[in-house]
Amino acid sequence: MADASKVLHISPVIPVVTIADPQHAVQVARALVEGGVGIIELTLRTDSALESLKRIANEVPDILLGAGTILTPAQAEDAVSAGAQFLVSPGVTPSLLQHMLQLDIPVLPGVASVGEVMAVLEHGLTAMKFFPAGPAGGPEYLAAIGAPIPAVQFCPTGGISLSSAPDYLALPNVACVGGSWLTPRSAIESHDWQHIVKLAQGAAALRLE
Ligand SMILES: O=C(O)C(=O)C[C@H](O)[C@H](O)COP(=O)(O)O
Repeated sequence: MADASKVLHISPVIPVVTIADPQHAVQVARALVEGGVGIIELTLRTDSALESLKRIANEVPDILLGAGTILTPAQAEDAVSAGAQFLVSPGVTPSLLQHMLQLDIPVLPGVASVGEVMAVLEHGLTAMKFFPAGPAGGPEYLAAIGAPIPAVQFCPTGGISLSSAPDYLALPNVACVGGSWLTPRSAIESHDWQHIVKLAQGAAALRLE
């Protein structure tokens, strides 16, 4: 149940979305769905993120709703209570991972080293977020990890764009990528939902493994 492998195959891109005003949350989620992206990772970087999660959970049932930036067990619990259907963390600690695994929803833990990959694998999880993908080594690093550890599927995130995504998606151990480029702050603040629809369409057209 905790393994997030299925989550990685919804869309070639998981949009990593930060929303400052919960009044925008539903429209952002609907624009992503309209553009063909049926998944969202909403970061817990703003004070009102839980309210945004609740609104999307209640009003956009056709999007798979994830909570990102999970740093503590309390945040993980709050996100699940608000309606999150999967959890994403930028990195892992033994206690955070242990706690998230008890919550009975898919968990996508962040890793950036071979030792971290092995530690998460010990818990039976084969789907992981590779973060921060660009600075941590990019496609070359993931290709190298794939040789000794082919069982793990990654969602690289951090520094990826529409133009660099194909380099990652071409790898056999990359199921999808994550990125914030689908929902620019300027588009959200100016209520330019059609721009988000177009960016989502571009992302959805990337090859899905
Ligand atoms: O907030 C989190 O939990 C994160 O892990 C960070 C995000 O995934 C990256 O900030 C997205 O990276 P960009 O696409 O380069 O903007």
